[in-house]
Amino acid sequence: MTNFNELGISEPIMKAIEKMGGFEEATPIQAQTIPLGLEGKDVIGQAQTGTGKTAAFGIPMIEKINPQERKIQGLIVAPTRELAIQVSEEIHKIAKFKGLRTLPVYGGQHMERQIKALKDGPHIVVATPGRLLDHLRRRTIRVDNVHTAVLDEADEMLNMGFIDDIRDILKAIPEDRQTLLFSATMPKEIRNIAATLMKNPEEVKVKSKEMTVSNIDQFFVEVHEKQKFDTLTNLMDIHVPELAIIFGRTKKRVDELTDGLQARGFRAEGIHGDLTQGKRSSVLSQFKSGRIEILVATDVAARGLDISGVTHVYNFDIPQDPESYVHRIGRTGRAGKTGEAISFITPREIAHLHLIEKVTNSKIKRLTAPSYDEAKRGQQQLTVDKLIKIIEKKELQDYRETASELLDEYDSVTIVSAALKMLTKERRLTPVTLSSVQPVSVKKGGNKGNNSNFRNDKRSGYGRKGKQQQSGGRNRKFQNNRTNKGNR
Ligand SMILES: Nc1ncnc2c1ncn2[C@@H]1O[C@H](COP(=O)(O)OP(=O)(O)OP(=O)(O)O)[C@@H](O)[C@H]1O
Ligand SMILES: [Mg+2]
Repeated sequence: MTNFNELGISEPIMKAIEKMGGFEEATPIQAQTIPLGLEGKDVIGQAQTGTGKTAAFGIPMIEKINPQERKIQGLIVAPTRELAIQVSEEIHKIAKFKGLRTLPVYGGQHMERQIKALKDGPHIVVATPGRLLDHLRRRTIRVDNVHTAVLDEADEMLNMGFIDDIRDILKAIPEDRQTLLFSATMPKEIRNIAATLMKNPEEVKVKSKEMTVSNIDQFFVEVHEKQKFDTLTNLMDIHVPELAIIFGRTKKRVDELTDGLQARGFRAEGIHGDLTQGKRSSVLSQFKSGRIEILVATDVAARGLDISGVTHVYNFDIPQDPESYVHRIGRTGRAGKTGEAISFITPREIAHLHLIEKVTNSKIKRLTAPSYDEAKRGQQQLTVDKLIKIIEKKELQDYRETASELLDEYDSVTIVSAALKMLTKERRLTPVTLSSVQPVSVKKGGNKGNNSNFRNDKRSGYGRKGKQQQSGGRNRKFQNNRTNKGNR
């Protein structure tokens, strides 16, 4: 265990960390990489989801920034808009007492407003690659004073979809910069690419048996495609998540699932790359505040998002890549909390499930699909719990007389049943049919059909539709790479 005050952190940042609540000691990735970062070393940092990588790269970057110099000195690149906003907020909190300005810069925001904010002289910019490149080309951003560059979700940023953009971005930054790359996953071939962009990087990998966090209980349900939706709602009636994220493979899938869940009375909203930024932001803030209980998402929400209260992650469709599985389920079980991840596997996808287990070195336990009757019991149990709470409060004096009168007329089981029925939110059984999808499979030499669907959706999920079309060829190459890797 390492205390933050053993890491050579300055007073204003220590003060901020103390105020952040729950930061009693440094996590292993923080303890191991902050000193290296402070020494000015290039670092590739890999540690499980939810273990505080943001502060691990944020603290050394903030330490190096001169508040008097109103120029961009630190640049963080993240793959999605929501993540850029979140990282910017976390950095802002850590840098507060040093008086630094942090600005998120991402697609879907008014260009003019962004240009104005950039002119205000932020010290740190957290950007998505596409919008950052736009600014670089228009010369509305200056990165020639950047001394620290970070790629958050580095393996994703150095993947086929983003690598060219990242190379262009890094080329614009002075070569004597410090470069920090962080992610929960770092496939070997990506690490090799990473090394070409850095100077003698120190590789820090927080050792653990599994790639996934041990406080996430992992399950799978074997279920036919057509039964998936009913199984999902039955499971949720039993699990009663505080907040849940459901991942679907495509945007269309997310839309259909959201409609279906709403039809059955769940407070659900969808998020994917075809929605306006206004809608994306409002859905996410409603989810964070608990106004909606279920977020249905494409992989646009798979990486980095830190939302407290997410108790369950459902992979309605199993992801193609084991890495994607790791990031998706990592939206729960963060900062020491527990969580559950449940993946739906059609009979033809069992081999793919075993591949994920093997690559991530984790055990995914079988769960039997519950029946509708079991789901009903789950809902009633909720009501029973509420009733018991009221009984234990012992404030029933005002009701006793009426209760005895009722008991003269009806038997007690009938009366309690009626009370339970009145208090139970009975699930609407609206029939829901989703468009059919192909199963994910592990095949030699590529998996073009559904994987390209998945990838394209994911790319546009990042809000760069224009480029998506141009990069079709590269995407195909990418799939082959990935599938071959999967067979290793
Ligand atoms: N030392 C610490 N003690 C307690 N909580 C911490 C500590 N460091 C970070 N946290 C909190 O833990 C949560 C997860 O941190 P963060 O989002 O940086 O994880 P991550 O490793 O980047 O995860 P991912 O791989 O999913 O991006 C955040 O809410 C953060 O504020
Ligand atoms: Mg992160």
